[in-house]
Amino acid sequence: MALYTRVSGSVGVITLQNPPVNALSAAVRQGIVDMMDRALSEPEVKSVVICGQNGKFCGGADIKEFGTNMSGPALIPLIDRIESAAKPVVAAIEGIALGGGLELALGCHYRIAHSKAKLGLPEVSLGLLPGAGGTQRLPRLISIPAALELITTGRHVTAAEALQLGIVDKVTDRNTLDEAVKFALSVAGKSLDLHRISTNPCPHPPDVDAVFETAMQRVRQRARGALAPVACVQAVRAAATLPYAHGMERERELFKGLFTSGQARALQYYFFAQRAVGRWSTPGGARWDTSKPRPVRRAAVIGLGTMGRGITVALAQAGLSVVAVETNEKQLTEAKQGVSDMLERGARRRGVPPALDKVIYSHKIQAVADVDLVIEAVFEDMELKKAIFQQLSALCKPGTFLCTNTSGLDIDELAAQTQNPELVVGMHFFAPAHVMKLLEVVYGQKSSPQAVATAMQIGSKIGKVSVAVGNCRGFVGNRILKPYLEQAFFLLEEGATPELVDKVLEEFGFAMGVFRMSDLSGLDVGWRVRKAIGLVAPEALTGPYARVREGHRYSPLGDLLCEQVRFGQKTGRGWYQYDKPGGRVAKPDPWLHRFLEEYRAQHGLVARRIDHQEVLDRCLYALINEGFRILEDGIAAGPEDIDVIYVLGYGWPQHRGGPMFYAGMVGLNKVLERLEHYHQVHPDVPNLQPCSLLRKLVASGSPPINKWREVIKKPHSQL
Ligand SMILES: CC/C=C\CC(=O)SCCNC(=O)CCNC(=O)[C@H](O)C(C)(C)COP(=O)(O)OP(=O)(O)OC[C@H]1O[C@@H](n2cnc3c(N)ncnc32)[C@H](O)[C@@H]1OP(=O)(O)O
Repeated sequence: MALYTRVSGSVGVITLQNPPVNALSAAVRQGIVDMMDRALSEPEVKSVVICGQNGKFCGGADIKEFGTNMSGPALIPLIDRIESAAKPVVAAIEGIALGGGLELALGCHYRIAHSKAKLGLPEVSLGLLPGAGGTQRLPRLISIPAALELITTGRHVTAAEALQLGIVDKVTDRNTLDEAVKFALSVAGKSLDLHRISTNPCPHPPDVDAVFETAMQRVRQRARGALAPVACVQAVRAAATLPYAHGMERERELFKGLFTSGQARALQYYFFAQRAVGRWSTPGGARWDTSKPRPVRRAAVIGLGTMGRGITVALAQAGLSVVAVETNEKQLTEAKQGVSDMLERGARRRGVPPALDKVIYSHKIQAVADVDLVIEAVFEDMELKKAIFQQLSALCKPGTFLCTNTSGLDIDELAAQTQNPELVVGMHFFAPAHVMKLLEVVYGQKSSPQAVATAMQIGSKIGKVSVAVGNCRGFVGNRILKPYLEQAFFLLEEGATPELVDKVLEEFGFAMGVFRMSDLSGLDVGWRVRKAIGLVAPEALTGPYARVREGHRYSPLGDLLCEQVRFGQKTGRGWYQYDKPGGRVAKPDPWLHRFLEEYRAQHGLVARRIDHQEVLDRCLYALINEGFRILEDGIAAGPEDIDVIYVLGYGWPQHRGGPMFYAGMVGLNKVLERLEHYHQVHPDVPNLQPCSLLRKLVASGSPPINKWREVIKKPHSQL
């Protein structure tokens, strides 16, 4: 909807009304058309202002309308109508002008923004391009290189940067509407010729071809198979080379191709999934809307290794006071320097003073006595963690929440060490903890709704996307990772190389293949966990049991590499070789290829040719199958939780929505059929046995992903 009022006698004000972000729904578009007609037809009205209600100009097209039978007036002629109006039209931008919202503002003759407003064309992150003239008007207004950067990244800019770039004409700290009305009065009757952006030529840099070539190379490198960034470059190129009307045709053609693509569906699903995870619930009945968090003013971090330092920085940057505890004096000295450096670097980047005074360091655990919440981030060793939880329970003031950053140990076992297990939750950060957006909040059997709600709230306060998950080995992310890694190892045993497996996964869109990722994070991490749970054989076994654990197939390849101190990048050798310890560039290692050949010979394995499809099927379907088990076990409340965790924490390509969404796209029938096939070929790999939820979903007619929860909740199998 849009509201029309007349102010100061001669200014028609059109207010977009569609909470929460004034998205351009059919009703809003119709409202703009009607109210523009009215303003233009009233002789007393000399100029027009367009604004949005509740301090938000416009969040763009209504994403919920995509994929439906879109009705109502189209956006492009609506914006053209505004631009061609004979009376000046001023956009009064408060809060946000994003996507179609900014394109609407670009159709206006002038733009006034509040100093706190954010502007941008983020369509690329929804698998689209700015398809309402944005790719044609923005380069004409701010130059090709600047428009290319904004459109291909989807970055939001501040009002100050928008002014500098020339997107807005004025920035104000005062009431934006009042300022826009004043401005509208001052420009009434003046020529609009220079202010109709589409009629202006597109300024060319001298090296225009090189600019586009570089932009195309950059997006192809970054996009990892995503279509939208490439189409964005092509559309801006049309602005540079074609007259406006033809440029618009090209924009429309490229937009159409994207709009119906699977990638756009995946990215739009992912947009809503990121928001859905905030509406968490637990099998015990705790919910986001009924569980009240407790305020946390002071927090403590125990253990200042890499994770503890990152967590300290994340908390301090969000304005929380942090007591940072490290009992090892040398480590404490290094941590002080490390944390201060990170805080200073972050502050420089954000243009704010560093939050150095937010952190107090101590080598005594007693320093945590007065805090509201503790995050333990010591070494992944259950006995050590148990001892710390016993101490914390005795030391902390009543009601202090006790959290652990374990990446997979049993939360209930830790809670059992304390007098108040209801105060214990997991807060599983991902490295580097001050950068990575994901936080798994792990509730145990006894965690109170308030403890979960508080950890979730801290997560959003420090800028994380927090996902509430149940307690099991590895929680969601690392539990799903295990069968994926396992398949990759089995593929090596059967004839593949790390290079082949990584190439296939990187072509699929993963930021890094499984072996390069393993080299980066360190092979020793998993080795230590496997040793702790008794999977690593005491000495190199050669007999039939070398590749069997608890009756199932097991690959000791990772353990054997660790025995050779091949821990990955840190030792300069792992699945690949590096020029030095700490080196970053992975090179194929002839030693490893020989080692694999000898290993196969030793175990009577005959290498075979493995094609790309098999690599993809086995790695991804094993992972997806575990995802269905997680849903079945109630460890994740819905597929969105798994997808958000996997995209944000494990490099799953966003344009494929996440593993569960991908399963739906491929077709649940097909996933089931392939798993059945591979399980038949590898009966000693239980992870390949299709889980009963997958069978149940297929038996229920493979409903769309937004209906899965209904099937999960049904108590009786439909088989
Ligand atoms: C011809 C085609 C022309 C144009 C194409 C487009 O315009 S595509 C749309 C481009 N716009 C965007 O990509 C903006 C997307 N929204 C955001 O980035 C954020 O929501 C925003 C606006 C910065 C606000 O962030 P905030 O953190 O304050 O709130 P939150 O994200 O939780 O959103 C609140 C609820 O609003 C819903 N919502 C937001 N934007 C849209 C939208 N464009 N259409 C429909 N709904 C939108 C969002 O889903 C939240 O609702 P919820 O029920 O909680 O999921």
